[in-house]
Amino acid sequence: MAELEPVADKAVSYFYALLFLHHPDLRELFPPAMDVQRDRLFKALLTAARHADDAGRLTSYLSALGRAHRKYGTMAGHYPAVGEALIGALARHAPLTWGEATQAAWVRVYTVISQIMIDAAAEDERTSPPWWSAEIVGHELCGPDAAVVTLRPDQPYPFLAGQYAGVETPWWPRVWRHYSFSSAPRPDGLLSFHVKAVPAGWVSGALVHRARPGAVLRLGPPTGSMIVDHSTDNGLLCLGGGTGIAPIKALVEDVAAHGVPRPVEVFYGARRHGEFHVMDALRGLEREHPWLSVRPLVSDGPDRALRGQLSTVVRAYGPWKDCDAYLSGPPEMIRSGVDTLVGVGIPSHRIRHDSLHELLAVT
Ligand SMILES: NC(=O)C1=CN([C@@H]2O[C@H](COP(=O)(O)OP(=O)(O)OC[C@H]3O[C@@H](n4cnc5c(N)ncnc54)[C@H](O)[C@@H]3O)[C@@H](O)[C@H]2O)C=CC1
Repeated sequence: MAELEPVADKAVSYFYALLFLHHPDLRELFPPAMDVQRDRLFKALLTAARHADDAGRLTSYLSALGRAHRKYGTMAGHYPAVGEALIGALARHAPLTWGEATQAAWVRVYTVISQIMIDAAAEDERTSPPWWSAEIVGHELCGPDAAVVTLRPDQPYPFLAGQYAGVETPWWPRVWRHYSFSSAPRPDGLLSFHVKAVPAGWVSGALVHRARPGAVLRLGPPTGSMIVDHSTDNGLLCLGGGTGIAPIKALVEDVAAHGVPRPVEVFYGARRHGEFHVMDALRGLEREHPWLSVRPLVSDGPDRALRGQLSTVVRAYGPWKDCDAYLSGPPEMIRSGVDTLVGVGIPSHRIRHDSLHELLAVT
């Protein structure tokens, strides 16, 4: 991997060239533009390699990946073709380390990787569809570039507050992006996402500016482990930046629904005062539940609310060391937030956030 990393782009391009040359029928499973896809493949390989000696984590990572691939139309029979192209690309782009033994090791590793993914997909097939169709039943603009999109899935969609899902729109077929649910599961079965249109973001732009009630999206299975641990009554420290507040609001609703009061402190960062899109909902929850406290933080420009970057401000409060911590927002906020929280004494196994690799592909 060390030899490949500096030439990852070339190796991944070569991998797809080999794959589509020998199996042109597989091209239609992939999006028209391959930029994000290319990045994802290498990140997935890196993650698998990093956990190679930790069978538990490797299996749970690859099983989730195998289940998630069902929505792309991936079949067990596709894996050998991918394996051949992968070995071909590695052999060409890691000439210094490549040899008979390395090749044998990679064949062995790829066989294990693909078998775990195939088995998880087969197991999942017994209980879940590969994707859910979901009709847009509500579309509310909040500001010039953000919207709350409410969906009615065509069949029950079991998920937990704090999770996210892949979303495909009719406007960009085969382009999937991840969004966190902005509410805990509701009795009426509706789901909602809080989406911000980011520059050059195909899916987010379409969801904010083109989507209207009546349009039908596809949803992948619920994913993510940023969920409330109901086995303890530890307090919760939640940091939400921008639209990253969506799953935090869902977590608060989950604590409220569970009915066991425990302190929940939410720090909600936005660049400007007008960008606190879910503040009304959080203030409503705060009025109902004395265990909840929400602090807005404006990071840019003059304002009367608390100012500054989330992680810096959090340090000024506390103590937090006995809390379970949840972070959701821009990857940089998560990185610096984790450092801060570890610094104030919260053990890292009690700090939860979504995978930064997945977040970086949220456009
Ligand atoms: N599950 C998750 O973790 C979710 C993450 N997101 C991510 O959240 C981001 C939301 O984008 P916007 O609304 O445009 O947010 P933004 O870029 O406007 O930032 C919102 C706030 O986050 C904090 N922040 C930003 N950069 C920071 C840094 N370097 N260090 C410390 N704090 C920082 C500041 O308080 C800022 O006001 C996207 O990157 C999206 O991918 C969105 C939804 C769910």
